[in-house]
Amino acid sequence: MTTRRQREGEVDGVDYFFKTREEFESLIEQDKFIEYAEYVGNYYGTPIDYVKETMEKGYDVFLEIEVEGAKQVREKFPEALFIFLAPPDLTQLEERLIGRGTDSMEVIKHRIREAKRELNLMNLYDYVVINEDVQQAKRRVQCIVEASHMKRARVESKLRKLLLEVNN
Ligand SMILES: Nc1nc2c(ncn2[C@@H]2O[C@H](COP(=O)(O)OP(=O)(O)O)[C@@H](O)[C@H]2O)c(=O)[nH]1
Ligand SMILES: Nc1ncnc2c1ncn2[C@@H]1O[C@H](COP(=O)(O)OP(=O)(O)O)[C@@H](O)[C@H]1O
Repeated sequence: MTTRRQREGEVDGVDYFFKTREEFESLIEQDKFIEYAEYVGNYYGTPIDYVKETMEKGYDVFLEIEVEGAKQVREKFPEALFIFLAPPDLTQLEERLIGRGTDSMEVIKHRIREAKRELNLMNLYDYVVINEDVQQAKRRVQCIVEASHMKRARVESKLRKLLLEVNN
């Protein structure tokens, strides 16, 4: 959910739920977010209900969020998996943001300042994927998520019956 202006081609309810600042602040007061943060002048937040419903269906829920929000998620869900997506370098990040053609030079500068701040907070994350090539980055994220499904604690909880048999 965000108060950012909807970009051309973005679909409300798909890319984001687009809200006014008033609507967003009212949802904050009603405690409707797992996390929220202000990023480059706009609110961004993850609605609790949407995440709960998706998890109950058995899906992995991905939050593609900035660092302040990630810190809040870590407080609430320490068992979650945190992957830091890093740009190959700041020049490429700037070129990509300019190439996207959606932001003013002022906003792009602000986003680069934020990126520098976030790079200094990488130590809060479990994994880092350098985003050189999109397909390669996608494969790496998939590998990390797949491996996380095989963490001992997660597998043990599925093997309860077998482990009971072993000990009887
Ligand atoms: N905390 C938080 N950050 C978010 C959320 N959604 C998106 N963001 C982050 O906000 C930043 C800006 O997002 P956006 O304006 O869509 O830019 P884009 O990612 O460059 O297309 C990015 O770092 C997103 O990861 C959210 O629900 N919560
Ligand atoms: N690996 C990549 N190769 C080329 N362009 C990319 C790559 N990753 C992202 N981009 C482009 O860079 C721009 C900003 O990417 P995005 O991930 O939205 O950045 P941020 O979340 O830091 O604002 C977008 O236009 C996106 O298509």
